[in-house]
Amino acid sequence: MIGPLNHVGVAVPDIGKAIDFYRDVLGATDITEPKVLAPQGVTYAFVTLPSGQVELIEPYGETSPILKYLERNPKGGQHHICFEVKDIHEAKATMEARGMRVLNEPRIGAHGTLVIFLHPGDSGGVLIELMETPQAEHE
Ligand SMILES: CC[C@H](C(=O)O)C(=O)SCCNC(=O)CCNC(=O)[C@H](O)C(C)(C)COP(=O)(O)OP(=O)(O)OC[C@H]1O[C@@H](n2cnc3c(N)ncnc32)[C@H](O)[C@@H]1OP(=O)(O)O
Ligand SMILES: [Co+2]
Repeated sequence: MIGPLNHVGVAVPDIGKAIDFYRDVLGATDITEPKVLAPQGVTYAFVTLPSGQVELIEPYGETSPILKYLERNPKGGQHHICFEVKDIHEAKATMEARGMRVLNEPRIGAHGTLVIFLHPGDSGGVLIELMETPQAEHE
């Protein structure tokens, strides 16, 4: 069911400093400007590499789902991994049928397609995001 590993999510307390690190220390050259995704409570930026992306995420707003994570990990850390699926609704039904707690109804993620998250308690302690492959890549 899962397709390509689309991105590794990294929670950061300061997305500007994180971008500086990826650019100036690690030499990444393809980094987007930070963008707010208010409904998901994050400011995000993508570091695009030949093999995939690192998604830098900083909390946005008082109810951001990553606030508690950063309270536990003030320096930030590896937060989630995201796999692509062909059909998010089918994936959600399959995950539920297999006993996974799906944390949300499909909603628009940073790549503009529908995403869901699985409870890390059911997936070996790793927060997994499933995102529908962008249409253009289906054709
Ligand atoms: C969608 C935009 C963008 C994109 O790619 O398109 C993103 O990816 S944004 C990513 C941010 N959004 C989310 O993470 C949404 C889903 N996350 C959640 O609903 C919560 O973060 C949740 C439920 C996973 C954890 O919430 P919270 O930390 O408030 O709850 P607890 O403190 O009670 O934690 C419960 C349990 O889970 C463990 N935990 C929490 N976060 C993580 C994590 N990132 N990776 C692994 N495990 C995690 C936590 O330690 C607790 O474990 P326990 O054994 O019960 O103590
Ligand atoms: Co993500």
